[in-house]
Amino acid sequence: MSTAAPRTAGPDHLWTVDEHLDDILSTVRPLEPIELNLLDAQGCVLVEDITVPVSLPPFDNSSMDGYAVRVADVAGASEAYPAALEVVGDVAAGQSELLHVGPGQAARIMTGAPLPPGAETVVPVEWTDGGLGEGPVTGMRARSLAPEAAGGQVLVYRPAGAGAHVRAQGSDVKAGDRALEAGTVLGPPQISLLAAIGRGTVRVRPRPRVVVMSTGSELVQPDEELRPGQIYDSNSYALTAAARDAGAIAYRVGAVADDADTLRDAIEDQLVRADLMVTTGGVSVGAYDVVKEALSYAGDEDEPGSGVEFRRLAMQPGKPQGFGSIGPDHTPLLALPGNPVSSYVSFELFVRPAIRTLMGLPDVHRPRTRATLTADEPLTSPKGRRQFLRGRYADGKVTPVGGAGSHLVAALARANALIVVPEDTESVAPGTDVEVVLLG
Ligand SMILES: Nc1nc2c(c(=O)[nH]1)N[C@H]1C(S)=C(S)[C@@H](COP(=O)(O)OP(=O)(O)OC[C@H]3O[C@@H](n4cnc5c(N)ncnc54)[C@H](O)[C@@H]3O)O[C@H]1N2
Ligand code: MOO
Repeated sequence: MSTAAPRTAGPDHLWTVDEHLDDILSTVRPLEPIELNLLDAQGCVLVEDITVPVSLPPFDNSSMDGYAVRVADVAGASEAYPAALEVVGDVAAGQSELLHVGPGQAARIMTGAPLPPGAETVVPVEWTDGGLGEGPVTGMRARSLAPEAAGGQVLVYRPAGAGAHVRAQGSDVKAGDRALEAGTVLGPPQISLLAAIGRGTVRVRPRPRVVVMSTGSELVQPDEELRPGQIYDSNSYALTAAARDAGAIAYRVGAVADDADTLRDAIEDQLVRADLMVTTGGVSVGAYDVVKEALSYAGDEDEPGSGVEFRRLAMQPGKPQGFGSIGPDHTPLLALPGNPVSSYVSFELFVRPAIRTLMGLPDVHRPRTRATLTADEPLTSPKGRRQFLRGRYADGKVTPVGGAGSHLVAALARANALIVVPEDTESVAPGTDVEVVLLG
């Protein structure tokens, strides 16, 4: 059941973190599935059951480089009394024309090559003289250097039971078996299996296309010259990287000036390639808070629930937030605060789960754990707000890095966790057991 506050909650409603998250997750829907090439489907959720069309292995084949022989011919073989067999030829991997191995005969066989008719087992080359007559060898001579080794005689020094060193047809999966179920997230091993059974494309929910747009007339792009009053645009980089890390195809747009018309035009231009829009900055209460100004009335009056609503959350950092949908396709839009730490923390808590919901992934949230707070002095937190302090987690302990300031990007770069201080807690003593969000 959704605990989201109603959209009509009113401008004075102070939203809890959970209400805001529920509002987002109850609005965002998984993307429609499409057929993708195997490698493009990496990290995506499969929406079809996959049935094995052809058994793996498709035929009995050797697991060793050696000699394919009959069991009776090598029974009782030893170094003192080796079995001498006539070599009738080579069977290489990929070979379709097979030799026949009769009594007293052997075929030199390579790993992965089909077991020839008549043969019942494989003796590794190390158990033979390799055709040289000088005791056990460590390997075969290359065909190009010693073509005669595909004929002549081989001495076998050890017996082998039926089926030894043979990978039986269907011993991995059988035709008709279920290879993968709908809902599986495709990692490298699943992609390996799909390729192994001959599937070049699969039906999955695609990665969402996320446009990350920073706003602010003070922002300059990295490598450009910094003039008085200007700062570098770090949010568009941080959040584009975070969107990719969450599984999205992310496009960075930085930085749009603090002008409502310019911003509206920029968003309209980008909507065509967005399944989700993320903006940073301009959501607070200043005279130049342009995202709020440009988007507060962007809703379609005929569409209940459309438009972007700006709200205050009972959290720190990340108090001012906007959420809603825009454009003809009602593209979801999350407007995050401009302070770098606020935008990053907001991304982790709200945008990442939205991206993963669009992908249909089962786990949309970062993992959480409990840890013992290690600090020189108690942590302080504002009453009534859930605080997410940056921390360094290891071995069941977490240590704060930097303070609570939302501009502390250097400390953020050293953190690997967020320390959660609940709304009703104003002070946390060292040694206390605290909740931690692991940032991975
Ligand atoms: N009178 C009040 N002022 C503020 C309040 C408030 O309640 N009353 N809330 C504060 C909080 S909390 C936050 S968070 C910020 C949010 O402000 P905006 O979302 O409007 O963001 P800006 O004003 O555009 O920027 C804030 C800060 O961050 C820097 N910034 C912005 N974009 C980037 C970027 N892409 N890369 C790096 N740094 C960026 C910007 O220069 C400002 O320093 O409002 C508080 N004020
Ligand atoms: O909410 Mo602001 O994000 O505290 O810095």
